Amino acid sequence: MSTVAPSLAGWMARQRWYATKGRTPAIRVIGSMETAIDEGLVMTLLVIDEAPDKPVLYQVPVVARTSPLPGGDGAFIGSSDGLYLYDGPHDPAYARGLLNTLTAERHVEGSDIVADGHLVSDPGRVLRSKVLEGEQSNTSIVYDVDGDSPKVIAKVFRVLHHGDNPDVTSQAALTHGHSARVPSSLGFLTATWHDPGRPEGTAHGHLAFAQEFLAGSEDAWRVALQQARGGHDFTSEARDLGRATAEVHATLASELGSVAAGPSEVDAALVSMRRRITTAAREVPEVADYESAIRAVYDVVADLPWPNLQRIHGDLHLGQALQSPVRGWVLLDFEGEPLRPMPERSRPDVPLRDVAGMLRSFDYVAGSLAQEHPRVDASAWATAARHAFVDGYIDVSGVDVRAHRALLDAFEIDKAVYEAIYESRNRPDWIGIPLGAIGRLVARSAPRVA
Ligand SMILES: Nc1ncnc2c1ncn2[C@@H]1O[C@H](COP(=O)(O)OP(=O)(O)O)[C@@H](O)[C@H]1O
Ligand SMILES: O=P(O)(O)O[C@H]1O[C@H](CO)[C@@H](O[C@H]2O[C@H](CO)[C@@H](O)[C@H](O)[C@H]2O)[C@H](O)[C@H]1O
Repeated sequence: MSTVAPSLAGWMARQRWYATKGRTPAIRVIGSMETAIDEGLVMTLLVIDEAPDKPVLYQVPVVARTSPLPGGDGAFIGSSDGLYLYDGPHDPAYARGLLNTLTAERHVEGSDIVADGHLVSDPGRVLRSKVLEGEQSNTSIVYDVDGDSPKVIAKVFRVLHHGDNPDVTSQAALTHGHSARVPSSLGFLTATWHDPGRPEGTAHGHLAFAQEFLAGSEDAWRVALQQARGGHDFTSEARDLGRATAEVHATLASELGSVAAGPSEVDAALVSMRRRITTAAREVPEVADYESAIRAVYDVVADLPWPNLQRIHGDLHLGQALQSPVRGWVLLDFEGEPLRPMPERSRPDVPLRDVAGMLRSFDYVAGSLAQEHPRVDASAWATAARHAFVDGYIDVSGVDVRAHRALLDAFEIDKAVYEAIYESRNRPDWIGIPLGAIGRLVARSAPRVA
């Protein structure tokens, strides 16, 4: 497997999931699980990239074939020792093996890695698989299943971390709580790998998970963009989305509990918000101009009453909601913010943070339309959607969101600061959207600070 590494580096740098865009990867394979098949070898490689200041660990499934994979040109990585290497998720041999391992209580021992599959509910027999195209931080494979069983989707986490991935644990809790607002979990794969940087010498985390695929669903970001572009009212949909969000919060609280926001909880939340503004001011010069005003907003909310903390979505935006023809709004991708350290992502947090995330997303709809057509002004559309979302949330949760206005604004500022970092690293052309929001939100908070 070490002979595979040279072919991987250049290819990894071009993948959507490669975390430090613009760098040349300096990679080393630190673990692997291998299964021989008639046509070659299916490998799950753990690859560390030491090019960034903080090394990043990736999961890279590769199938090494003795002859080319028919129709596999788009997934071709390169050649090594006369073998043809393919991106695993696109290769039926890997895709089928993944779902089998994941939904069987199977224990797999590899080199410097052991993995365990955990079955939640039998997905049925796989007929075909296909990688889901589109903007994704991870890689998802959609499976057609025998008989009347619904399709299945398995998500392969690309960047690996020690610790539970809330995408798996939150969705499992919601499935356990019979929530109709998320796809049902079917199973997941955990692993322990060699990690000399940790006191125990090993790390433990999630590699992949499978859930019901909601066929015929539409992504809320696309739906909202289309409606705003056509000047169509979105308030009814936004209100329902607010209700769905409140339902998810209620199930998460009943399944995983909630805690009062004492001084240490408030302090921990503010430490991470202040850390974020420090990073943003360093990386994005335009944010530095607002740094002291933002810090003043955080100082004010430190002394206000905070609502209870609980498990939340953690990175809620329109791209994380699907409109299902059968279920209505369904939320996805509970992995939390990709730029936040994994241990923080499962920490109890204030549900208002998710409300703030979705409010930012309505602003993004207006912002991205303005970028597309500078004369289009969808700001009134966004304001109406924001109000309707909050109304729907209040209807179901009973939480008087507006009574926490200062805190909500602070969370919106924090989210916009996160977005400024995210955009400057990934989509510099979009940076104006969060920067505009920071300016408006800071101005709105100013009277409370004075
Ligand atoms: N259970 C599902 N049913 C239908 N489509 C899904 C499902 N899960 C994910 N998708 C589709 O895949 C996209 C990416 O999923 P997401 O969980 O956000 O992945 P990532 O963590 O890689 O960003 C979603 O926007 C949606 O279009
Ligand atoms: O990859 P994820 O879906 O986990 O989330 C990351 O990428 C998102 C962009 O794809 C980013 O969201 C930002 O852009 C959206 C429009 O593309 C917008 O709807 C969101 O409100 C905005 O935050 C998200 O922040 C980031 O974590």
